[in-house]
Amino acid sequence: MTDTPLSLIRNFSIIAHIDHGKSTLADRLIEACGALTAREMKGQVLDSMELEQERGITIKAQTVRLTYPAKDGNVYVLNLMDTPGHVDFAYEVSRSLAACEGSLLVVDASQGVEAQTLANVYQAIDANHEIVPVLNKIDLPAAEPERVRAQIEEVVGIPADDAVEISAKTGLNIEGVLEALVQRLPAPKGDAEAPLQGLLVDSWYDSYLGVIILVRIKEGRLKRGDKIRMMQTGATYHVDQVGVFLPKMKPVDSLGPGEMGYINAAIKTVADCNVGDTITLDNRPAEKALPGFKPSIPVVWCGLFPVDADDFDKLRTSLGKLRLNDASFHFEAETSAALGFGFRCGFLGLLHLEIIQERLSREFNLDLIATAPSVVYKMHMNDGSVEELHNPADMPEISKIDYIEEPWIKASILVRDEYLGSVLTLCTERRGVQIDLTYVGDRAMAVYRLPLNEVVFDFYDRLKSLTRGYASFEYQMDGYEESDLVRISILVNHEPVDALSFIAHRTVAESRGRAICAKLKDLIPRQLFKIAIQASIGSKVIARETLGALSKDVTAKCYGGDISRKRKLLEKQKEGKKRMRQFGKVEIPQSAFLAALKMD
Ligand SMILES: Nc1nc2c(ncn2[C@@H]2O[C@H](COP(=O)(O)OP(=O)(O)OP(=O)(O)O)[C@@H](O)[C@H]2O)c(=O)[nH]1
Repeated sequence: MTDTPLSLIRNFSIIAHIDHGKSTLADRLIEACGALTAREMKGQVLDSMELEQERGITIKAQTVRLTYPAKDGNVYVLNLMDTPGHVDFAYEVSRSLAACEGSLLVVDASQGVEAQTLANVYQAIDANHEIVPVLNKIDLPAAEPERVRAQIEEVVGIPADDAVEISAKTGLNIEGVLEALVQRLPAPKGDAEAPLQGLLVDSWYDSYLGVIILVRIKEGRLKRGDKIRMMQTGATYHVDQVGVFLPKMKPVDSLGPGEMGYINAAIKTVADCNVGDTITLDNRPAEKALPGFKPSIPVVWCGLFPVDADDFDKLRTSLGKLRLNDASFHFEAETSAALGFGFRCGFLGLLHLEIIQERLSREFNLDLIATAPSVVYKMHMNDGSVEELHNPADMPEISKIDYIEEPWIKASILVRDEYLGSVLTLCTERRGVQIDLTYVGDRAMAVYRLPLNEVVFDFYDRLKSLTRGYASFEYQMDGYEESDLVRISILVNHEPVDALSFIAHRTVAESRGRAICAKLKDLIPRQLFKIAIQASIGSKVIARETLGALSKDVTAKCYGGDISRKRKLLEKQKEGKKRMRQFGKVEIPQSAFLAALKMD
């Protein structure tokens, strides 16, 4: 099976807007090619992560090898790369695309083209893909294949005459998709005799096998027992196993050009497996590395601290494993006066941040405190140097800073006309600048420039609630600009709580400071003394709340009562304390940190 002629191989990915049916179609293709029995098709096989299934979104790119006996009498090998649809994972989309020659563009025939459809299809065009449009959900009464076909031609700008009409749900015309794949996508190119060039597409940690690498062979052949070399890092390994995903792992003797599969090589060092690196043979290396992927640049950072300080090492190991599984995620050690030892972590966006946090708590059983998400600012210092600021707590003295720049994004929001007014208001409130406003059928496409800082907190949530979930939002980074930014510190009982400090535009500093103080007043339990909760810029207090004192001792009412009851009460109080953080004389519950930072 490893000696499939190149002309009989097709490598493809499926791109689509969220919920247009990509995973359902992938399942149908797997089923139609007999890779799994119906009983094995438990739910959607490509969305294997527990979290993913719960949220119904695809996080990690995965691959599966299918065998398809086509109408022309040949048996084809079809390698399917699953790609995530959400904007936060655009980087994973681009690396999946680099491993394939073509894409199926799935569009929900009852919804039409969405913002994310466009973003993904442009990436596929950039990757020189042949694109086959697929109109899904034509079983729905609301499906309008003709209208959507015209829309694809008009908006996306690719021919859609021969778009394949299907229902992934009922299985209608799945064969049409398979035939289109073999007839319309180009076969991969490559020379089995050339020096090995394999693209490291992905790598992750398997608890039985250790590090697994997903590779796309471009030139040459890779066999079990070979000594491979990573061209970027120079690290070498003996290959214990090569294999393919059917989608279960199946060892094979070798992988040739055009093929996709996995390598297991007892790799210990996570840092040696850079996604985008070229794998070659140690004794006959390729002259040049393959073009890699654009490095992923985290745009949102936040601090993660273990609730229990003893979990610090466990947190470090868990982050290391996640990083292997997700090259777009970054972390570095950090210390906070308020929260102790932890890590500053970089994410591609807010959803990415949320998912990593949830995975840490579920898969690694870690109890964490997260600080407010922050973007990366550029500090132009008086001495001419430029410093990147990932953490508001590290902001240098204001007298040393010449000026500060903040990142901007260009966002496209596609929304039904009736919600347009509220969306425009939201964008204006967030310092947005309108660039364009056009119509795509019955929906408006608003293009705005926005400071990323205004988007990281709760923009998605606000957008969703304003439009009842009917808006689609897509953005790309759009450079840095000078801005009048200040750091707001939060003081509890006159002690600064570094984990709560944040950076905002001067015009909104006061109202945000006031909102946080008011929230903290409700979140911090009363103590035996009065507590001032303040927001300040430098030494200037811009907002203040006072939390009244608690007069009674909790055990007071037990006086004269039985001693064991009193002890129980004290024990209970101690339990509660474990989940508190001490700031000077004041204890702040862990739950207060995130809650205080969520804007309303
Ligand atoms: N009626 C109908 N529903 C479909 C069809 N295909 C998919 N669906 C439904 O549409 C919803 C989304 O399908 P998914 O396959 O999870 O969509 P996806 O594009 O993979 O979504 P992400 O993984 O979140 O990007 C599910 O509830 C499917 O059951 C179809 O052909 N007809």
